[in-house]
Amino acid sequence: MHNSTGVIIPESHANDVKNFGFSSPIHITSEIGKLRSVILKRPGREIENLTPDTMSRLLFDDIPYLPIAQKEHDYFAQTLKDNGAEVLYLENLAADSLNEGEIKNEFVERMLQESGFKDGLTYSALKEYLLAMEPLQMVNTIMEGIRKTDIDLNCKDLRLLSEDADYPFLLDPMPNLYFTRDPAAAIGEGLSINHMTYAARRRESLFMEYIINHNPRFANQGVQVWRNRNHATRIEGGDELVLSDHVMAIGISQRTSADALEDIARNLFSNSNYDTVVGIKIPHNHAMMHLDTVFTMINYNQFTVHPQIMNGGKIDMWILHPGQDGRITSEHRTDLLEVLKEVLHQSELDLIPTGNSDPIVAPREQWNDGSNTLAIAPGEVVTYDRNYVSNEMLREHGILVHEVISSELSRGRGGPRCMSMPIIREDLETN
Ligand SMILES: NC(=O)NCCC[C@H](N)C(=O)O
Repeated sequence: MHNSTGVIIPESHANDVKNFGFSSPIHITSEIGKLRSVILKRPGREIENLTPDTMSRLLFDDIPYLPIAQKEHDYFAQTLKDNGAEVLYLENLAADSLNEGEIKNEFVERMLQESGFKDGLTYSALKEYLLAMEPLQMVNTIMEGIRKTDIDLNCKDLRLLSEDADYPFLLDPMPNLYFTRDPAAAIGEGLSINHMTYAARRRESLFMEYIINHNPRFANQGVQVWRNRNHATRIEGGDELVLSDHVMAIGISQRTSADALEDIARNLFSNSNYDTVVGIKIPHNHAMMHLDTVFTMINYNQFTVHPQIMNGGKIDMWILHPGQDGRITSEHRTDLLEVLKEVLHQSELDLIPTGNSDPIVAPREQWNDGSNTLAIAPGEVVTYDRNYVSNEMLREHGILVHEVISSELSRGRGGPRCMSMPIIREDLETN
């Protein structure tokens, strides 16, 4: 067997996986336990395939300068490694899942179908083009996007003749892949593989489905899928916060619907340790598209909060618990502080406002993901350096802050939490 770099791994060692002492390759019982293993995606040529015409549909507000974005991302990865986390790359994990011909073939067929091709000349040409590649090159090519000029096209294909002749891509690039948080989310010893809201991101979670089912590190290891991607209702990982080993917070947002929230709560209540889901409604707009853009947990009793969601101290929230006969009970509440104290059994809570609640600084720093902190241990976070007012606030509240460089990465509207998918964290002492 080969890994993505072509190195031969003896078959007997293929399952000799590094779970950091846990029985499952996925182990996430909090937002803040010491980070041991995390999945990232280094921004690649998919970023350079953004144009002014496509960037808004592809959910970008500007086009990052790739060499600098890569330098910043490497700095982020190094910060995580220097602090004891193993960094795995999505593209390598996906490539290592597609070594078998049959699986690779099935993956390509599904990816092409989800990209709008089924049968026909273009479908066949794309399939042949991709299957001739080694898995890693194939994965990178799909992520970067395929132009009409990349393959020999028979222009008699009716499908292409009826399309916009000037549009350069057959397969759109996936520039949001570096936000690994969203297509899937680890919860306990399982994960949700998400049906995402916008077409621009919907294919992303197919990589995770193949990784969980076919990468030797995860396949046949008993990883639970709490909710798969075959749904009409939508959920994204930026809205899924694991507050403890039995409490989740889930945003009801531009990207996550109340239906999907109820659906995953039902599965968690029936099949896992989770008995509480707090649904938190946030404004539905691009700047605050997920709960983690306005609210993150950074210590046992400390959170970052964007002041604009506080709405005079009132937020619509619903506390869900398992009810009788598989039903769910739901209680409407509006006091965030009280709800968090109650579900986390804390007597005091510290909500740290982004930008020190200043009416100019707070929205500016939130826009650049000043609320989107990644906890790497209780009271220890990674943040963007550009949000210096919020960072200072965190330090004043006793948090250890590791700043990472951020001029280009932030143009995608996501910060350190969005750019990471933790798969193993140590348990908390009080869990
Ligand atoms: N968890 C997050 O908030 N992720 C950031 C995603 C940004 C991306 N451009 C998007 O709009 O989906």
